[in-house]
This record gives sequence, C-alpha cells and structure tokens, in this order.
Amino acid sequence: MQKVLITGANGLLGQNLTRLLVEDGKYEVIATGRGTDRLCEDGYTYYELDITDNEAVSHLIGEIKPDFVVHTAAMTQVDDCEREPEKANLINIAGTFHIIDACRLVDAFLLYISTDFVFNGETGLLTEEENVSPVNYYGQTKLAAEKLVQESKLKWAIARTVLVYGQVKDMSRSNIILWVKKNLEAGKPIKVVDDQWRTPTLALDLAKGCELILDKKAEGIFHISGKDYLRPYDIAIRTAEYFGLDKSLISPTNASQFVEVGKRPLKTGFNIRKAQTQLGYEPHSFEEGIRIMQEGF
Ligand SMILES: NC(=O)C1=CN([C@@H]2O[C@H](COP(=O)(O)OP(=O)(O)OC[C@H]3O[C@@H](n4cnc5c(N)ncnc54)[C@H](OP(=O)(O)O)[C@@H]3O)[C@@H](O)[C@H]2O)C=CC1
Ligand SMILES: Cc1cn([C@H]2C[C@H](O)[C@@H](COP(=O)(O)OP(=O)(O)O[C@H]3O[C@@H](C)C(=O)[C@@H](O)[C@H]3O)O2)c(=O)[nH]c1=O
Repeated sequence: MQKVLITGANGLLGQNLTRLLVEDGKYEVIATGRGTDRLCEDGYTYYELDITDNEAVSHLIGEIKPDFVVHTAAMTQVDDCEREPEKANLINIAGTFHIIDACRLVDAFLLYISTDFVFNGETGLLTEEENVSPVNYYGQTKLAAEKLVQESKLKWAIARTVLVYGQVKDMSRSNIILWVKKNLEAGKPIKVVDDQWRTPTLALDLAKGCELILDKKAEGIFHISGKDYLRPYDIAIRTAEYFGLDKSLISPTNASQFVEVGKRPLKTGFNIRKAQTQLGYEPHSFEEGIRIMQEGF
C-alpha cells in the first residue's frame, strides 16, 4: 500500500482527512501533529511532529519514506499572524520549506493546503487562474509557501479552500457555525458581516477533495470549496434557522464598522469547475453540510 503522511493531523482538516483515508483503506496513513494525538482512533500511526523543527521533519520523513505528504499544518488564526509575523513566517513559510526539503529526500508527492486569502477580494467566484494579491499577513505567508511548493521541482498539488467548517475532537480553533450556535444558544446578540462573500467548505468535503487529488496524483492548483455563495450574515441566519435559534439576535455589520486586526478580503468564494471536471469533486450543499456536522464527529 502507498503511504500518506499528514501534517497538522490534530486540526480540523487533519482529523477529517486521517479518518477518511483510514476508512477508505486505500493508503497506509501516518498522522503527524503538534503534541499528542487528539483523534485517538485505530488504523493509523501517529507521530508527534513540529514542522518548525527541520531536523525532526527530515528525520521522520526520511524514516517513513511516504509516497505522499499532505501538508495541512499552519498558523490559521489570521489576526495572530498579523500580530506575530515572525511566528507566522516560521510556521507557514519555514515549516513548508522543511516539508519540501524532506519530500525531496524521498521523492514524495506534496499536496499543500492553501487559502482564498491569497486573493485581494475584489472579485468573487475565483478560478485557479486569477491573479493573487493578499491583503493580510496570513495570506502573504500562505502565498509565499505556495511559491516555494511551485518552485520545488517535486510533483505537487495545491488545494486552496475557503472558510472551512466542521467539528473534530478538541479543536484548535472554532468556526463560524459553532460560533453562531454557541452565542445564540446563550442568548447573546451577534453582529455578522454582510459585505463579505464566501463559499464555505465542509471539512469532510475538503478531505474528500484531498483524497481525490492523491488518487489521481493530480498536479497543479485546485480550488476545493463548498458550492453555495454566501455572506457570513446569510451563513448565520441559515445556521439559526437550521437549529431553530433566535434569528433576531443576529444583526448585520460591515467592513467599515467591523474592523479586525488582519484585513479580510471582501469577495472570495471559488469557481470549483476544474475540481469537478478533473477530479470528480462534488461538495455537499451548505444545508447538507450543517446536517453532517450536526450528526457529530
Ligand atoms: N479553517 C479555514 O477556514 C481554512 C483553512 N485553510 C488552510 O487549511 C489548512 C488546515 O487548516 P484547518 O485544519 O482548518 O486549521 P486548524 O487550525 O484546525 O489546523 C491546523 C493544525 O496545524 C497545527 N500546527 C500549527 N503549527 C504547527 C507546527 N509548528 N507543527 C505542527 N503542526 C502545527 C495546529 O496544531 P494545534 O492543534 O496544536 O494548534 C493544528 O492542528 C491550513 O493550511 C489552513 O491554512 C485554508 C482556508 C480556510
Ligand atoms: C468573530 C466574528 C466573525 N465574523 C465573520 C467574519 C468572517 O467572515 C467569519 C469567520 O471569522 P473567522 O475570524 O473565524 O474567520 P476568518 O479568519 O475570516 O476565516 C479565514 O480563516 C482562514 C484560516 C482562511 O484561510 C480563510 O479561508 C478564512 O476562512 O465570521 C463576523 O461577522 N462577526 C464576528 O464578530
């Protein structure tokens, strides 16, 4: 069986991907993450791996000799990246460089997970050909890492994704659905932006997109997201409706009033035609996504 090594396996995508690949049984799965295993299931091997430790990365990848590496690990809190650019550089850029170097040692195929935040948000429903121009530091680090991957001379793919939602064990960061649900359940009013546009992505769909890339050894950039083009305000309303929560607690705001440390691009969201035609990728609708998430992990 071919071996797939996953970085960031404790994360939202990492846990979904680890479980999906184990369930589908086509690959031997090696999950790696910061600290101890948080998924704690059977069927894969777990190793602690901090991607900022170059020696540890080359040692482990050199020992395991994976056929594929799926590099999901990243500093994903956008405002923290703005506040701590050196840490963001270390994890998102240097970390990716370490992974690339180690992949070279064993000639592994590298699948790098990137973001809609490489775009400036002037136009939405973006194709893979659109010009990149990030508006925040997180986006800059992810773009710098994309360039390293593209120049690596490895066999590579980049899966860019958008506003991922889902639920895993002991989550590193929340996501919009859980945030809305938690506040409305507590009877707390929330202000949600109505001038951003996104194609929110169920973590399980993203994991499936990654698996399809591995199965086909598909090279190049792929936009892997949900298919519903929504504003965070719409997402909040639909979440309230789905869970029967009080919608009147949600009020609209916009970029001029809701100022964040890291600027967010206004219109992103993806055109996923390439992934649909070349990979056979077919995401769930947003409502199906909430239902799947609600069924638990
Ligand atoms: N979530 C989203 O909305 C989007 C995510 N992406 C990209 O998708 C990928 C997966 O993100 P997602 O799963 O959602 O995010 P998570 O934050 O849930 O997962 C990221 C994982 O990376 C781990 N990590 C951070 N630093 C290191 C390190 N030095 N060494 C090893 N692991 C580390 C984190 O560890 P720990 O658990 O210890 O914090 C965490 O488990 C990322 O590359 C992200 O940039 C792209 C677009 C949207
Ligand atoms: C906290 C908060 C968020 N929001 C909105 C803004 C935003 O669109 C959405 C989610 O907010 P967050 O800060 O969690 O997400 P944000 O950092 O904007 O999300 C990003 O994460 C990184 C990792 C990515 O790569 C991107 O694709 C993107 O999804 O909720 C509000 O409208 N009001 C609020 O009070």
